[in-house]
This record gives sequence, structure tokens and C-alpha cells, in this order.
Amino acid sequence: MNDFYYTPNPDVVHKIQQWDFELLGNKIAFTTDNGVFSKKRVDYGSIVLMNAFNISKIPSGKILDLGCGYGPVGIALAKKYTDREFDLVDVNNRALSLAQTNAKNNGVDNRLTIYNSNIYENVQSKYAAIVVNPPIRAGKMVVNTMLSKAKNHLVPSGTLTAVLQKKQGAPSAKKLMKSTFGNCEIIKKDKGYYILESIYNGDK
Ligand SMILES: C[S@@+](CC[C@H](N)C(=O)[O-])C[C@H]1O[C@@H](n2cnc3c(N)ncnc32)[C@H](O)[C@@H]1O
Repeated sequence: MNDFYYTPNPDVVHKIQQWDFELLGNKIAFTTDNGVFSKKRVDYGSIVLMNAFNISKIPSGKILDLGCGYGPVGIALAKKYTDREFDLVDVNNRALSLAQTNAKNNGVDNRLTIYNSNIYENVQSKYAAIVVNPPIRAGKMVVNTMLSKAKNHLVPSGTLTAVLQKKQGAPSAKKLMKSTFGNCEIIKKDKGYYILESIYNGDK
């Protein structure tokens, strides 16, 4: 049996929970279950990430919520920024099915596309922004690939915005993002969570 939230099909008995949570000024109804990340409340790092995300800095186009879990980041951003479309991807099918339910129950499913992808494996589009709260427990290879390959999935001037705790590798993630993109800023620090942001300036 495994209840690892970062596997395709967590083998753990279902325990559906429903609760409301205020994000970016909107009350959002969530359904969660065992076998998904942060099932009892929205993760604090994800809240810091969505609060720091600055829509006015990004070009026009779709936004990718990478490792969406049951959907808090993508759904909260979609509720707030009603002229944008979003793709939500995750490797965990249970999380994806909850994200679909949550998108529908909060009236944003018409602007969200939710699908399975192991990192960027099934990601075809280029995005105005990628937001990610990476799965530290899945290991460095997964986290580093999410950060370093983001470049291939952004339009010029698009941004990668990531949240990591200082103690879980934010400084080395910053170095990796800087070496990949040529730039990386810490745009927010809150209770040990760092929000790192890089801009894709196009390949010259
Ligand atoms: C830290 S959680 C964040 C979840 C969600 N964004 C949130 O705010 O609650 C990281 C997510 O990455 C997903 N993940 C793990 N490995 C992955 C992979 N190889 N490809 C895509 N997603 C993955 C996990 O299933 C998990 O939902």
C-alpha cells in the first residue's frame, strides 16, 4: 500500500472531505481525499505563491499550474483573473479528478483544462506563466526538472514562479533558475517560504 501523493494512483482508502477556504478574496469550496497533498487545508506555501503572483507582469496567454494537486492554486487564480485560461497538470490521478470536481463546483471549469502529465511529458503548449509548488518528497530530479525545463514551455517574457522553503532547498533552486534563465529574483519571503521568479527572455 502507498499513500504517496506524488504517485499516479495512491493506494489508500478514500476519505472524502469538504471544506471552504478563502483565497485571493474569494470563498472556494474544496473536496479533497486521502492520497493527495495538503488535504485538510490549503498549503501555506501555495497561499504565499498565489498572493505573490503578479498577473500584470506577464504577457497575454494561458497559465500552467504544474503539480496542481486538487487545484487550489489554479482555481483561486482563475476565480480572480476571469479573462485568463489555465491548464492544470499533475501525475496523481486522484488529485486530478478532485481538481475537476473543484473547478466545476466553483464555476471555473469552462476556463480550465486538467490533464495528467509526468512533469512536462504531455505538455504541448507554451504559457504566459508557470506556477509551481514543487513536490519536494518526489525528489530532486523531479523538482529540478520542473524548474529547469519550464523555459521550453514559456512564451518570451513569460514567467516561472515557484515556492520553496528555505530549509527545503530554496537557495539551490534559486541558483538553478538563475543559471537556466539568466535571472531569478526572490519576490517574497514569508515564514521561511521563498517565492522565486524567473523571466524567460527568449533564446538568443
Ligand atoms: C507540493 S504539492 C502541490 C499541490 C498543489 N499545487 C497545492 O497547492 O496543493 C506538489 C504536487 O506535484 C505533484 N507531482 C509529483 N510528482 C509529479 C510529477 N512527476 N509530475 C507532475 N506532478 C507531480 C504531486 O502529485 C502534488 O500534487
